[in-house]
Amino acid sequence: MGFLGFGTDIGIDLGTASVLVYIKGKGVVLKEPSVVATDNTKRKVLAVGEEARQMIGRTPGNIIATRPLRDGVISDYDVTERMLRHFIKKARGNSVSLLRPRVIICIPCEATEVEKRAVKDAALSAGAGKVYLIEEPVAAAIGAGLDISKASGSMIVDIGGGTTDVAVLSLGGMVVRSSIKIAGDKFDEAIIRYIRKKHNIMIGERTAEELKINIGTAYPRSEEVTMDIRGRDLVTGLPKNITVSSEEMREALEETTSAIVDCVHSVLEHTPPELSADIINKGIIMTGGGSLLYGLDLLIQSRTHVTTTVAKDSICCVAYGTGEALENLDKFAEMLSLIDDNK
Ligand SMILES: Nc1ncnc2c1ncn2[C@@H]1O[C@H](COP(=O)(O)OP(=O)(O)OP(=O)(O)O)[C@@H](O)[C@H]1O
Repeated sequence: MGFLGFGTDIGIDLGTASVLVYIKGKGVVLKEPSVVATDNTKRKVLAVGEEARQMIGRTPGNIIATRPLRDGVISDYDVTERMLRHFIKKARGNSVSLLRPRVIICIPCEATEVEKRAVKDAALSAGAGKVYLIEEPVAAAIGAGLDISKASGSMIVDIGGGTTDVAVLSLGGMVVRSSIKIAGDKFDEAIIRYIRKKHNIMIGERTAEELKINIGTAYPRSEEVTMDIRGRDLVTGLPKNITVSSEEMREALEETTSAIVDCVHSVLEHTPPELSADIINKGIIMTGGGSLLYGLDLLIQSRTHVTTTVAKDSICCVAYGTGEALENLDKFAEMLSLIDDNK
């Protein structure tokens, strides 16, 4: 069956940290933080995406900038729906079609039925016609260019903002998988805790993320790098500048990065031997923004003894994979779950 939406079909990577929207025939048309600013007194949405992100930690009492998805799942249904509606509308621009678009949404691999339903309902009320769900590791693998339709094992470690999904795929399905709620956000929280404990300085989420991206380290660097940051001195209550080193970041992140390695390890332990052999040949592929943390690939490689590489354009792999599934719905039908009781 052909597409009825005439180019309006949409793929969405609904992430904890960012939302990427893919339009059939056009590619990724939108990539914005999953943040919504609302006026609490009037229950009104003031800004969505990048504009709202700028407001985090800087809002007066009545305005709150929230991330409606936490730990990879919808924590605020109402706000998620409004955010989806905003992004779908923005991505479609002026394209006029009376037909409601078919939408493929990517969800974490261990999402519960309740969570799946919440995502589906949000998309439907945001204007979708039919909603298909694709599991994140499957989309990530397709987006990273792996041919998962063959009888050969591939391992994907997708580290996003809220969740790390680890899966071994073969013949289009997941043979072994595990998902933990430890990813980019937990790295930031660990940095905040470390700086507070070690330097007696309170820093915000954005500063912590900047530290992580600029000098964050999971594996010793050959040359140490440093960064100057500003926070609030917990003793005097005044702003204070300090210099933080990459080695301090490694210490701060040790526990969280180890949890990810343990997860990879346990999936490998539960992998049937034939597929393990394939993985040793092909190596482990990392996707998602969290995989860009310096040295995380080296840490996984050193602990598992399996070659580990970060996929090209790792932040976009899930969106690309979702897009590819959208372009070839027939081919990928078996890997998608169609929510078939659409109203
Ligand atoms: N260069 C970088 N180094 C380290 N971390 C990074 C880098 N760039 C982005 N990140 C982190 O990647 C995370 C976002 O990744 P991504 O966009 O893949 O997540 P998501 O798909 O929104 O989340 P999830 O899959 O958990 O729902 C954030 O925590 C962000 O801070």
